[in-house]
Amino acid sequence: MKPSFYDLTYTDLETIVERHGFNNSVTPTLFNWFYKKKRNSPCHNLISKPALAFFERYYDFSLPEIDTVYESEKDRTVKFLFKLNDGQKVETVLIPFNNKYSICLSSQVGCAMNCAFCFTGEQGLKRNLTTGEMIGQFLKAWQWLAENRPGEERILNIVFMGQGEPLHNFDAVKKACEIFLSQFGFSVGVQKITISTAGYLPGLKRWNREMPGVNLALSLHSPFSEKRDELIPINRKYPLDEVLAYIDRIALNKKQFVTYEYILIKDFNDGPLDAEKLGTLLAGKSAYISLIPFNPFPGSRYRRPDMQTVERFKAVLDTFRIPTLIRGVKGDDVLAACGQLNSNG
Ligand SMILES: C[S@@+](CC[C@H](N)C(=O)[O-])C[C@H]1O[C@@H](n2cnc3c(N)ncnc32)[C@H](O)[C@@H]1O
Ligand code: SF4
Repeated sequence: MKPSFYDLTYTDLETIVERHGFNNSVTPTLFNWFYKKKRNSPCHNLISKPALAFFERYYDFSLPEIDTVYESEKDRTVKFLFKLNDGQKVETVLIPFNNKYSICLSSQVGCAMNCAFCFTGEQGLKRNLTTGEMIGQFLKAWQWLAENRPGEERILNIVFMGQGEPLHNFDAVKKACEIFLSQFGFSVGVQKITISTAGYLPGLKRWNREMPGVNLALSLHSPFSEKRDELIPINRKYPLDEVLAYIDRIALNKKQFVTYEYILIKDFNDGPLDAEKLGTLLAGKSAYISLIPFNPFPGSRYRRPDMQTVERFKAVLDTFRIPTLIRGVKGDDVLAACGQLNSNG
Protein backbone atom coordinates (compact mmCIF):
# COMPACT_ATOMS: atom_id res chain seq x y z
CA MET A 1 0.00 0.00 0.00
CA LYS A 2 1.27 3.49 -0.85
CA PRO A 3 1.78 6.01 1.97
CA SER A 4 -0.74 8.83 2.07
CA PHE A 5 0.34 12.22 0.74
CA TYR A 6 -1.70 13.77 3.57
CA ASP A 7 0.68 12.26 6.15
CA LEU A 8 3.45 14.60 5.01
CA THR A 9 4.26 17.81 6.84
CA TYR A 10 5.78 20.70 4.93
CA THR A 11 9.23 19.72 6.19
CA ASP A 12 8.72 16.06 5.19
CA LEU A 13 7.76 17.17 1.71
CA GLU A 14 10.72 19.55 1.42
CA THR A 15 13.06 16.69 2.32
CA ILE A 16 11.53 14.42 -0.35
CA VAL A 17 11.61 17.16 -2.99
CA GLU A 18 15.24 17.92 -2.23
CA ARG A 19 16.29 14.27 -2.13
CA HIS A 20 14.84 13.67 -5.60
CA GLY A 21 16.24 16.86 -7.07
CA PHE A 22 12.89 18.45 -7.91
CA ASN A 23 12.48 22.21 -7.99
CA ASN A 24 12.09 23.83 -4.54
CA SER A 25 8.80 25.36 -5.63
CA VAL A 26 7.15 21.91 -5.70
CA THR A 27 6.57 21.90 -1.93
CA PRO A 28 4.72 25.23 -1.62
CA THR A 29 2.85 24.50 -4.85
CA LEU A 30 1.51 21.18 -3.57
CA PHE A 31 0.58 22.62 -0.17
CA ASN A 32 -1.14 25.56 -1.84
CA TRP A 33 -3.09 23.32 -4.21
CA PHE A 34 -4.28 20.70 -1.76
CA TYR A 35 -4.61 22.72 1.44
CA LYS A 36 -5.03 26.42 0.66
CA LYS A 37 -7.16 25.89 -2.45
CA LYS A 38 -8.44 22.51 -1.19
CA ARG A 39 -8.51 20.97 -4.66
CA ASN A 40 -8.95 17.25 -4.92
CA SER A 41 -7.77 16.88 -8.51
CA PRO A 42 -4.18 16.23 -9.66
CA CYS A 43 -2.16 19.42 -10.10
CA HIS A 44 -1.24 18.96 -13.79
CA ASN A 45 0.86 21.77 -15.29
CA LEU A 46 1.70 23.26 -11.90
CA ILE A 47 4.74 21.11 -11.20
CA SER A 48 7.15 19.41 -13.60
CA LYS A 49 6.07 16.18 -15.28
CA PRO A 50 8.74 14.06 -13.50
CA ALA A 51 7.70 15.47 -10.09
CA LEU A 52 4.02 14.83 -10.83
CA ALA A 53 4.76 11.30 -12.06
CA PHE A 54 6.81 10.62 -8.93
CA PHE A 55 4.11 11.73 -6.49
CA GLU A 56 1.34 9.98 -8.40
CA ARG A 57 3.33 6.76 -8.48
CA TYR A 58 4.50 6.65 -4.87
CA TYR A 59 1.78 8.46 -2.87
CA ASP A 60 -1.88 7.85 -2.25
CA PHE A 61 -4.06 10.95 -2.70
CA SER A 62 -7.35 9.35 -1.73
CA LEU A 63 -9.35 10.76 1.19
CA PRO A 64 -11.54 8.89 3.68
CA GLU A 65 -14.88 7.94 2.20
CA ILE A 66 -18.03 9.49 3.67
CA ASP A 67 -20.24 6.57 4.72
CA THR A 68 -23.17 8.55 6.14
CA VAL A 69 -23.98 12.20 6.80
CA TYR A 70 -26.33 13.09 9.65
CA GLU A 71 -27.73 16.62 9.63
CA SER A 72 -29.36 17.97 12.76
CA GLU A 73 -32.77 19.44 12.03
CA LYS A 74 -32.55 21.35 15.29
CA ASP A 75 -29.37 23.39 14.82
CA ARG A 76 -27.62 22.48 11.49
CA THR A 77 -24.87 20.46 13.18
CA VAL A 78 -23.46 17.92 10.72
CA LYS A 79 -22.01 14.57 11.70
CA PHE A 80 -19.98 12.48 9.23
CA LEU A 81 -19.37 8.78 9.59
CA PHE A 82 -16.17 8.08 7.65
CA LYS A 83 -15.09 4.74 6.30
CA LEU A 84 -11.32 4.34 6.39
CA ASN A 85 -9.12 2.26 4.07
CA ASP A 86 -9.14 -0.77 6.38
CA GLY A 87 -12.92 -0.65 6.86
CA GLN A 88 -12.76 1.00 10.32
CA LYS A 89 -15.14 3.89 10.90
CA VAL A 90 -14.86 7.19 12.76
CA GLU A 91 -17.01 10.23 13.21
CA THR A 92 -16.36 13.96 12.73
CA VAL A 93 -18.69 16.81 13.64
CA LEU A 94 -19.18 20.29 12.19
CA ILE A 95 -20.62 22.60 14.82
CA PRO A 96 -22.20 25.75 13.35
CA PHE A 97 -22.03 29.28 14.68
CA ASN A 98 -23.21 32.18 12.46
CA ASN A 99 -22.64 30.33 9.17
CA LYS A 100 -19.13 29.42 10.26
CA TYR A 101 -18.07 26.13 11.80
CA SER A 102 -15.88 24.50 14.38
CA ILE A 103 -14.74 21.06 13.42
CA CYS A 104 -14.49 18.34 16.03
CA LEU A 105 -11.91 15.82 14.81
CA SER A 106 -11.39 12.23 15.90
CA SER A 107 -7.85 11.13 16.69
CA GLN A 108 -8.39 7.40 17.30
CA VAL A 109 -10.82 4.66 16.38
CA GLY A 110 -12.34 4.12 19.82
CA CYS A 111 -10.31 5.03 22.91
CA ALA A 112 -8.26 3.19 25.52
CA MET A 113 -9.24 5.47 28.42
CA ASN A 114 -12.56 3.80 29.11
CA CYS A 115 -14.27 6.78 30.76
CA ALA A 116 -17.54 5.71 32.36
CA PHE A 117 -19.65 8.45 30.74
CA CYS A 118 -18.40 8.21 27.14
CA PHE A 119 -19.86 6.26 24.24
CA THR A 120 -16.47 6.17 22.47
CA GLY A 121 -14.80 4.73 25.58
CA GLU A 122 -17.17 1.78 25.49
CA GLN A 123 -15.62 0.63 22.21
CA GLY A 124 -12.10 0.28 23.59
CA LEU A 125 -9.15 1.32 21.40
CA LYS A 126 -9.26 -0.18 17.90
CA ARG A 127 -6.34 1.81 16.51
CA ASN A 128 -4.72 5.22 16.20
CA LEU A 129 -5.68 7.41 13.26
CA THR A 130 -2.93 8.52 10.92
CA THR A 131 -2.15 12.17 10.29
CA GLY A 132 -3.59 11.78 6.79
CA GLU A 133 -6.86 10.46 8.20
CA MET A 134 -7.19 13.54 10.43
CA ILE A 135 -6.37 15.92 7.55
CA GLY A 136 -8.79 13.88 5.42
CA GLN A 137 -11.65 14.43 7.91
CA PHE A 138 -11.13 18.19 7.56
CA LEU A 139 -10.84 18.22 3.76
CA LYS A 140 -13.89 16.02 3.23
CA ALA A 141 -16.01 18.04 5.66
CA TRP A 142 -14.89 21.24 3.90
CA GLN A 143 -15.75 19.78 0.47
CA TRP A 144 -19.15 18.65 1.76
CA LEU A 145 -19.87 22.22 2.92
CA ALA A 146 -18.76 23.65 -0.44
CA GLU A 147 -21.14 21.29 -2.26
CA ASN A 148 -24.08 21.33 0.13
CA ARG A 149 -23.95 24.70 1.87
CA PRO A 150 -22.07 26.86 -0.66
CA GLY A 151 -20.62 30.01 0.85
CA GLU A 152 -20.49 28.39 4.28
CA GLU A 153 -17.21 26.49 3.82
CA ARG A 154 -15.57 28.42 6.64
CA ILE A 155 -14.11 26.20 9.33
CA LEU A 156 -12.53 28.52 11.84
CA ASN A 157 -11.74 26.36 14.85
CA ILE A 158 -10.30 22.88 15.10
CA VAL A 159 -10.96 20.93 18.28
CA PHE A 160 -9.60 17.45 18.93
CA MET A 161 -12.71 16.47 20.88
CA GLY A 162 -14.06 13.68 18.72
CA GLN A 163 -13.33 10.00 19.23
CA GLY A 164 -10.11 9.22 21.04
CA GLU A 165 -7.54 10.70 23.37
CA PRO A 166 -5.38 12.94 21.15
CA LEU A 167 -2.43 12.98 23.56
CA HIS A 168 -2.38 9.18 23.39
CA ASN A 169 -1.69 9.45 19.64
CA PHE A 170 0.70 12.32 20.01
CA ASP A 171 2.99 12.04 16.98
CA ALA A 172 0.19 11.81 14.42
CA VAL A 173 -1.82 14.62 16.07
CA LYS A 174 1.26 16.84 16.26
CA LYS A 175 1.95 16.35 12.55
CA ALA A 176 -1.69 17.09 11.70
CA CYS A 177 -1.40 20.35 13.69
CA GLU A 178 1.80 21.23 11.82
CA ILE A 179 -0.05 20.79 8.50
CA PHE A 180 -3.02 22.87 9.72
CA LEU A 181 -0.66 25.61 10.90
CA SER A 182 1.52 25.74 7.78
CA GLN A 183 1.43 29.20 6.18
CA PHE A 184 1.59 27.63 2.72
CA GLY A 185 -1.37 25.38 3.43
CA PHE A 186 -4.39 25.73 5.70
CA SER A 187 -2.75 28.61 7.54
CA VAL A 188 -4.90 28.15 10.65
CA GLY A 189 -4.01 30.44 13.58
CA VAL A 190 -2.46 28.50 16.45
CA GLN A 191 -4.99 29.93 18.90
CA LYS A 192 -7.75 28.30 16.81
CA ILE A 193 -6.63 24.76 17.63
CA THR A 194 -7.57 23.02 20.89
CA ILE A 195 -6.47 19.64 22.15
CA SER A 196 -8.76 18.07 24.73
CA THR A 197 -7.39 15.49 27.14
CA ALA A 198 -8.66 13.32 29.96
CA GLY A 199 -5.39 14.14 31.75
CA TYR A 200 -2.88 11.80 30.13
CA LEU A 201 0.18 13.34 31.81
CA PRO A 202 2.99 11.99 29.55
CA GLY A 203 1.14 13.46 26.56
CA LEU A 204 0.51 16.72 28.38
CA LYS A 205 4.23 17.11 28.96
CA ARG A 206 4.88 16.61 25.26
CA TRP A 207 2.07 19.05 24.35
CA ASN A 208 3.76 21.67 26.50
CA ARG A 209 7.18 21.13 24.94
CA GLU A 210 6.23 20.39 21.34
CA MET A 211 3.01 22.23 20.51
CA PRO A 212 3.67 25.85 21.49
CA GLY A 213 0.57 28.03 21.38
CA VAL A 214 -1.97 25.22 20.86
CA ASN A 215 -4.80 25.52 23.40
CA LEU A 216 -5.57 22.89 25.97
CA ALA A 217 -8.85 21.62 27.38
CA LEU A 218 -8.69 19.36 30.42
CA SER A 219 -11.63 17.08 31.10
CA LEU A 220 -11.93 17.55 34.86
CA HIS A 221 -15.45 16.35 35.73
CA SER A 222 -14.95 16.06 39.48
CA PRO A 223 -12.69 17.78 42.03
CA PHE A 224 -13.01 14.72 44.31
CA SER A 225 -10.55 11.90 43.62
CA GLU A 226 -12.93 9.02 44.34
CA LYS A 227 -15.53 10.41 41.95
CA ARG A 228 -12.95 11.25 39.30
CA ASP A 229 -11.48 7.74 39.65
CA GLU A 230 -14.92 6.36 38.89
CA LEU A 231 -15.44 8.57 35.86
CA ILE A 232 -11.93 8.62 34.37
CA PRO A 233 -9.91 5.50 35.21
CA ILE A 234 -6.53 7.07 34.28
CA ASN A 235 -7.04 9.41 37.23
CA ARG A 236 -5.70 6.54 39.36
CA LYS A 237 -2.41 6.62 37.45
CA TYR A 238 -2.19 10.39 36.88
CA PRO A 239 -4.21 11.99 39.70
CA LEU A 240 -5.87 15.35 39.13
CA ASP A 241 -3.68 17.21 41.65
CA GLU A 242 -0.52 16.15 39.77
CA VAL A 243 -2.04 17.15 36.44
CA LEU A 244 -3.20 20.54 37.76
CA ALA A 245 0.15 21.18 39.44
CA TYR A 246 1.87 20.47 36.12
CA ILE A 247 -0.46 22.80 34.19
CA ASP A 248 0.11 25.54 36.79
CA ARG A 249 3.84 25.45 36.08
CA ILE A 250 3.38 26.03 32.34
CA ALA A 251 4.12 29.49 31.01
CA LEU A 252 1.23 30.04 28.60
CA ASN A 253 1.61 32.65 25.90
CA LYS A 254 -0.76 35.66 25.87
CA LYS A 255 -3.29 34.23 23.42
CA GLN A 256 -3.25 30.70 24.78
CA PHE A 257 -5.77 29.45 27.30
CA VAL A 258 -6.71 26.38 29.28
CA THR A 259 -10.34 25.34 29.49
CA TYR A 260 -11.53 23.01 32.22
CA GLU A 261 -14.39 20.89 30.97
CA TYR A 262 -16.90 19.68 33.52
CA ILE A 263 -19.68 17.30 32.59
CA LEU A 264 -22.70 17.72 34.85
CA ILE A 265 -24.19 14.36 35.72
CA LYS A 266 -27.50 14.22 37.58
CA ASP A 267 -27.14 13.42 41.29
CA PHE A 268 -23.47 12.53 40.87
CA ASN A 269 -21.34 15.67 40.50
CA ASP A 270 -23.93 18.45 40.14
CA GLY A 271 -24.45 19.49 43.77
CA PRO A 272 -23.39 22.65 45.66
CA LEU A 273 -20.52 20.85 47.40
CA ASP A 274 -19.09 19.78 44.05
CA ALA A 275 -19.37 23.36 42.76
CA GLU A 276 -17.74 24.82 45.91
CA LYS A 277 -14.84 22.40 45.75
CA LEU A 278 -14.36 22.98 42.01
CA GLY A 279 -14.39 26.74 42.56
CA THR A 280 -11.84 26.46 45.36
CA LEU A 281 -9.59 24.29 43.20
CA LEU A 282 -9.63 26.62 40.17
CA ALA A 283 -9.95 30.06 41.80
CA GLY A 284 -7.11 32.37 40.87
CA LYS A 285 -5.98 30.32 37.86
CA SER A 286 -6.17 31.86 34.42
CA ALA A 287 -8.86 29.41 33.43
CA TYR A 288 -12.22 29.02 31.80
CA ILE A 289 -14.76 26.43 32.81
CA SER A 290 -16.96 24.81 30.23
CA LEU A 291 -19.97 23.14 31.81
CA ILE A 292 -21.30 20.31 29.65
CA PRO A 293 -24.68 18.86 30.63
CA PHE A 294 -24.25 15.09 30.24
CA ASN A 295 -25.23 13.79 26.81
CA PRO A 296 -26.97 10.45 27.09
CA PHE A 297 -26.37 7.64 24.58
CA PRO A 298 -27.91 4.19 24.12
CA GLY A 299 -27.35 2.21 27.34
CA SER A 300 -25.71 5.06 29.31
CA ARG A 301 -25.87 4.67 33.08
CA TYR A 302 -25.91 8.42 33.88
CA ARG A 303 -28.50 11.13 33.33
CA ARG A 304 -28.51 14.83 32.51
CA PRO A 305 -29.56 17.26 35.26
CA ASP A 306 -32.27 19.85 34.57
CA MET A 307 -31.28 23.38 33.50
CA GLN A 308 -32.10 24.84 36.93
CA THR A 309 -29.47 22.60 38.52
CA VAL A 310 -26.97 23.55 35.81
CA GLU A 311 -27.64 27.27 36.41
CA ARG A 312 -27.33 26.80 40.20
CA PHE A 313 -23.95 25.10 39.69
CA LYS A 314 -22.77 27.99 37.52
CA ALA A 315 -23.99 30.54 40.08
CA VAL A 316 -21.68 29.00 42.72
CA LEU A 317 -18.73 29.18 40.31
CA ASP A 318 -19.58 32.82 39.57
CA THR A 319 -18.93 33.64 43.22
CA PHE A 320 -15.32 32.52 42.64
CA ARG A 321 -15.11 34.89 39.62
CA ILE A 322 -14.12 32.10 37.25
CA PRO A 323 -15.35 32.70 33.68
CA THR A 324 -17.82 29.87 33.13
CA LEU A 325 -19.82 28.96 30.07
CA ILE A 326 -22.62 26.43 29.82
CA ARG A 327 -21.97 24.60 26.59
CA GLY A 328 -25.13 24.62 24.49
CA VAL A 329 -26.15 21.14 23.46
CA LYS A 330 -25.81 20.95 19.69
CA GLY A 331 -26.42 17.99 17.43
CA ASP A 332 -27.77 15.66 20.14
CA ASP A 333 -30.73 14.71 17.90
CA VAL A 334 -28.20 12.94 15.61
CA LEU A 335 -25.91 11.74 18.44
CA ALA A 336 -23.29 14.31 17.43
CA ALA A 337 -22.82 16.00 20.81
CA CYS A 338 -19.77 15.52 23.06
CA GLY A 339 -19.24 11.92 24.03
CA GLN A 340 -21.96 10.55 21.75
CA LEU A 341 -19.60 9.53 18.95
CA ASN A 342 -19.13 5.92 18.10
CA SER A 343 -17.87 3.96 15.10
CA ASN A 344 -21.27 2.53 14.28
CA GLY A 345 -22.93 5.84 13.40
C1 LIG B 1 -14.99 12.74 23.61
S1 LIG B 1 -13.77 13.62 24.45
C2 LIG B 1 -12.37 13.56 23.37
C3 LIG B 1 -11.18 14.28 23.89
C4 LIG B 1 -10.44 13.64 25.05
N1 LIG B 1 -10.37 12.25 24.94
C5 LIG B 1 -11.07 14.04 26.38
O1 LIG B 1 -11.60 13.19 27.06
O2 LIG B 1 -10.97 15.23 26.72
C6 LIG B 1 -14.30 15.32 24.29
C7 LIG B 1 -15.12 15.83 25.45
O3 LIG B 1 -16.36 15.13 25.49
C8 LIG B 1 -16.68 14.89 26.84
N2 LIG B 1 -17.67 13.82 26.92
C9 LIG B 1 -17.47 12.50 26.78
N3 LIG B 1 -18.63 11.82 26.95
C10 LIG B 1 -19.59 12.75 27.20
C11 LIG B 1 -20.99 12.69 27.42
N4 LIG B 1 -21.65 11.53 27.40
N5 LIG B 1 -21.67 13.84 27.65
C12 LIG B 1 -21.01 15.03 27.62
N6 LIG B 1 -19.69 15.15 27.39
C13 LIG B 1 -18.98 14.03 27.18
C14 LIG B 1 -15.34 14.54 27.39
O4 LIG B 1 -15.29 14.53 28.77
C15 LIG B 1 -14.47 15.62 26.80
O5 LIG B 1 -14.54 16.77 27.60
S1 SF4 C 1 -13.94 10.97 27.28
FE1 SF4 C 1 -12.14 11.16 25.97
S2 SF4 C 1 -10.58 9.96 27.04
FE2 SF4 C 1 -12.53 9.35 27.92
S3 SF4 C 1 -13.13 7.53 26.77
FE3 SF4 C 1 -14.09 9.32 25.79
S4 SF4 C 1 -12.69 9.91 24.19
FE4 SF4 C 1 -11.57 8.59 25.59
